[in-house]
Amino acid sequence: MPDDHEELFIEERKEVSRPMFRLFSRYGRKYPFPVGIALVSNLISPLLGLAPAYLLALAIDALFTGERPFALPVLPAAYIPTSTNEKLLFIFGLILGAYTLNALLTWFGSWGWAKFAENVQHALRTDVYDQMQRLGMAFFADKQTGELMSILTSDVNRLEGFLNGWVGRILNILVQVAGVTFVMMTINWQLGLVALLPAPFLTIISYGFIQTVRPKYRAARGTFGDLAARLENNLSGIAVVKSFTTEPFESKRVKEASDSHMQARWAARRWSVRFGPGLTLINGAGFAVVLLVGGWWLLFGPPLFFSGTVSMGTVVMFLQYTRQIQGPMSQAGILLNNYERVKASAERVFVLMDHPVTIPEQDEAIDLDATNGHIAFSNVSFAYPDGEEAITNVSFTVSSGEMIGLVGPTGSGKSTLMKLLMRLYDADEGSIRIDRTNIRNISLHSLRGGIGYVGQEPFLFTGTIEENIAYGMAASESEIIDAATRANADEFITDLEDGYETEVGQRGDRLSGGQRQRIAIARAILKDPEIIILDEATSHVDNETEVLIQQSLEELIEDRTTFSIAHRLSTVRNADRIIVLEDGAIVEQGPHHELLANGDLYANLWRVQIGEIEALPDEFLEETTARDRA
Ligand SMILES: Nc1ncnc2c1ncn2[C@@H]1O[C@H](COP(=O)(O)OP(=O)(O)OP(=O)(O)O)[C@@H](O)[C@H]1O
Repeated sequence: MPDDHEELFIEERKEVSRPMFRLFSRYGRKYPFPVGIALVSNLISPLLGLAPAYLLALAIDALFTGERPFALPVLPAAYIPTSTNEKLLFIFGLILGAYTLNALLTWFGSWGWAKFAENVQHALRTDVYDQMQRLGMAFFADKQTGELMSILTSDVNRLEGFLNGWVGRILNILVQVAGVTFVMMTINWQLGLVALLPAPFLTIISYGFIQTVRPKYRAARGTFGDLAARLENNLSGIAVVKSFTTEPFESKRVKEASDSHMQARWAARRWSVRFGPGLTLINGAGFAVVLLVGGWWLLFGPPLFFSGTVSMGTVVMFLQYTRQIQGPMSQAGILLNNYERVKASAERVFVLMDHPVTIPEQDEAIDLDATNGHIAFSNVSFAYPDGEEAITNVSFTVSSGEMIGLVGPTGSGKSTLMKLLMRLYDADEGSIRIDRTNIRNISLHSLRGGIGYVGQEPFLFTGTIEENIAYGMAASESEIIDAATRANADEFITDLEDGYETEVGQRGDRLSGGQRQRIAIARAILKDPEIIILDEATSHVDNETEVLIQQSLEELIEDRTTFSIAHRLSTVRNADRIIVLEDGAIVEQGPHHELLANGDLYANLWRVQIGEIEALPDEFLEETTARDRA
């Protein structure tokens, strides 16, 4: 199981109180039947496990050596047979019965925990995922996809493992050790102490062992990562290696990485190879000491400071119990150690569950059935969490159906402005209104449903082209084809061998950037929103494809209020109005020809695009250089 995300939420985890209790109280009560069955089985089964050794002792003392009468606690004498052969058969029946019942209980116990754990795993995974989806973009901005994935996979799996194995095993061990201790202390506390002596050491040693080797194995995984990265890098760049004849240099680097990995693994391995024999030695010594003390006692009377009498059956029973608790006691150390990791997993899960939803939806939020696309920004300011102000006091209004070009140097806040409109972030000050309703009072579903977004890198989900166009919408085949046709995509789709059934992956395998973009446009056409945001929608395609995309975009934006973010000013030249941003504030706005005539920032940006670098004023070049440095 990967440990890479162990550092995730390390600070926030401290705020989570009693995660294991919460895990059980939240999910345990949802599945009372399997949990109840498992608990009852775990309590009874280890007690039944005590019976065979006890009955064996009875057989030895009452039947073989005749040291004591044939009697069993709780069982009335009337039930006990009288003849010796019947007594032997009786013991045989009881032992067989105990094992059979124990097997049944173990089955129920395993079933109960497995059923509970599988259900909780499923519920946890879907709950955590649903919660993640509700979190604002700020949450995702500083996290790696892999880290979040690891919570949904590693942490959830670890909790499943805990519920499935840990609780049952710990209960089993506790009851078994308590039962063995009770029986031995009642029958002969002195020999009992001898038999129990190694038990705590087994737990301590196994606990210490895991504590010692775990960081060593983690380090070994780290060095393996380095080695794998080096190998992957060298094989991908093999052409460069050959052309620079750096084979000896690379061989040396691979050897060094492999050597570090070997050393790191050996540091862990040498502990592992000692652990098993160490435990065997303690177990064996414990067993031998019980035999020595018990045997001496039987043959020559109580040794050393011991007193009283002991029967042969008792010695055999204690030897049996010594063996019986050795395994569980050494397991206990490992289980206790695992608890810390499981708790960390539960904490990470609850950090996520407790994470405040930063884009809250008001209880009385209204649904915007169909907007007419009138938008007003009033004195809007915004800073990213831990960032400088990205938008400063921005105000403008857009009429229904208007096409607005958003331009400005890189980092001037164009995308941020649109994220605020979609409520991916909430403005810190000021208000944004659609059809005179503050977007904070509009349900997120209808707000975002009314906006179509076509970005720079169209994201296609794993599935067919058809599914990607109809993404999340119930659309008929003819509606999908119609949208694709209007997006200039139908032709290339039908040319594909599987047509609309063609499978595309996350990276849109087999489709060019321009084709993927047209699928994204078809998706937006099908969604039929009143407001469209185009975020550099043609930035990654060649000029020829751009013409095709422009045509499909015109189809998309017709009669809709549109924002088009553009670096290539030619794409917004025909906009009704161009808003020019600089450092998060509006510095100019108006149609293309007016802004050109103004001779300010837009005019300079335009000169850059048409290649009139000499005509640019010095201040503009200085500012551009300063921005580039920043
Ligand atoms: N998630 C974020 N967290 C913190 N700061 C951010 C984040 N996204 C953007 N910024 C910062 O906010 C400012 C505005 O960025 P924005 O992406 O809106 O600019 P832009 O005009 O769209 O730029 P570009 O043309 O390069 O896409 C920049 O200074 C940027 O570094």
